[in-house]
Amino acid sequence: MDAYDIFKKLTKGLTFKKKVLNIKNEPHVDNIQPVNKAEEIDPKSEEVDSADDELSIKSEPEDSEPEDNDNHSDDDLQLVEGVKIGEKKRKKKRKEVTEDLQKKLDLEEQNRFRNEHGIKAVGRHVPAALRDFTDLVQRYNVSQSLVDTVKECGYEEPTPVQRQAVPCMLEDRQIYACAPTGSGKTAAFLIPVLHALGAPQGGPRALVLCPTRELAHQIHRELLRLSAASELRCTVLRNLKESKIKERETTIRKSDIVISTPNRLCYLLNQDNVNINLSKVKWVIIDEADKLFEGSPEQASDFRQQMEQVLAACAGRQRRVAMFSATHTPAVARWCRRHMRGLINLTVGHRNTATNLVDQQLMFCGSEAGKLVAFRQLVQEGLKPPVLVFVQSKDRAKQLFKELIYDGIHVDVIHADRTQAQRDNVVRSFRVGRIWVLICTELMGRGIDFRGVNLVINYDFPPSAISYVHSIASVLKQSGCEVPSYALSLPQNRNKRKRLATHAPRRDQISTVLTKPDKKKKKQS
Ligand SMILES: Nc1ncnc2c1ncn2[C@@H]1O[C@H](COP(=O)(O)OP(=O)(O)OP(=O)(O)O)[C@@H](O)[C@H]1O
Repeated sequence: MDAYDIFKKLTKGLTFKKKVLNIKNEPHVDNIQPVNKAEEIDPKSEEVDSADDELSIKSEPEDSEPEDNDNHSDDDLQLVEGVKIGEKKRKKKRKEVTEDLQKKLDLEEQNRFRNEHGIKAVGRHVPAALRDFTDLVQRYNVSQSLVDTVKECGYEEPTPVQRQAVPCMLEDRQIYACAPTGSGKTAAFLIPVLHALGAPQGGPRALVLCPTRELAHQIHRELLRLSAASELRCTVLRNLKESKIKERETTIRKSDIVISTPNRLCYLLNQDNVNINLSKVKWVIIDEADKLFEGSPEQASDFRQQMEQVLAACAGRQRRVAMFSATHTPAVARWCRRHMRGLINLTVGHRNTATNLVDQQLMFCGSEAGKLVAFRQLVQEGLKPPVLVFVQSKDRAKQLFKELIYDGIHVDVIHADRTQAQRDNVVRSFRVGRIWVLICTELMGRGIDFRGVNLVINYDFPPSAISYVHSIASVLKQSGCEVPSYALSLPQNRNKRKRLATHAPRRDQISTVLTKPDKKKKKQS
């Protein structure tokens, strides 16, 4: 019996740990780097020492083989599995890198597309801009009939504000969108609202608030066109005579979309005998938001209170707000930040710049009286109607009208003191060309879609423009117009600028009847 047989007898029924067996059987043990304990083993020392350390004694059936094949196959499996895990990880990592790269490329492409269309969007996870109206069907399941109606309105391509505002609203994101006058803001909010409401349910689910009745009617006209294929009921909140209140209440209770000025809506909500449920309202749209927030501090604060009341009434969880405006104002931006979660700010073109499709000129008139002289001169040189003239207040609108009525030009005026029927009549006559020159206050005329107007005269420089005359000059410059040097050399007075931003300047009367010059007023004109 040799040493091997003795060892075999002694160790009968015992098994060696796999690692030890491996080491023993492994001719190049010292080359195995990653094996933990193997690194500590002195290859010159006797295997038995190592075996002592590594032996695990467990009882085995008598006939068991000292080398357990199963153990080997386990080892292999582990090895194979190890490789598999590594590969999986690598594949996952590779996939992640590819996805990241694709995301970055997509984002870059989206930004390039936005830049191309003058769109700036700031906010978290801004949805991609629309390439085409047909995108709406694929991306948002918008009904084909709505898309067809949009096309039937003659809208082949979305305008820039529509490209970005529509997908945002379709993803239920609250937005503050600023885009120039005439850039298609109305359809930008009506398309997603029409999609969101779907079929009629009875009871308001969307509110559109805007500063004037004229604008409300204009939005309504656009809404009727775009909702031609739907059964939704839309209404403009009309005058609220005592005798009509109950009738209005009934109409609103049956309507899906209500368009109103904030004043009227709040007046109706505040009536004791009126019960209107706005809890199902999904969208509150504020059009011409800048106009609603500006004005005297009292007006602005009235509007804020009205907004609070409206939002409190539209208390449903799903309620969203979208603001649309031609200019970007800090007051609106602040309100949005405070009241609109997950806000996306959209700007089309440069903020507060004039459109470069319009030629603009500054005309230096010297004094208040000089403006009338300059105006008459323009008429003598031959005005090409239709002409819109903006003045600062209804009193000044009346004064200018009184001056021009006998000048042989077909002129009329709209201001808050005229009845609704009178205003509608005047706007209609202006549209069909019976009136050549229409005088209006900025608030009245703002937002009304007067197509084909040939000339707009800002008879009274808008107060906000006076206060920022330097920026106005740069606005003109940016839109490629000539800027007279005096406009650039006007002194900047911070206090005056601040005051003018909230208070319209006092001006002399518009009149050719001579009055005593008032030094203080003259300075301001
Ligand atoms: N995608 C479009 N393609 C062609 N025309 C359009 C498109 N969208 C809107 N319009 C038309 O452009 C005109 C101006 O649109 P809209 O009155 O909505 O502009 P707006 O941005 O609201 O202007 P404002 O600031 O004066 O209210 C309208 O006559 C409207 O029918």
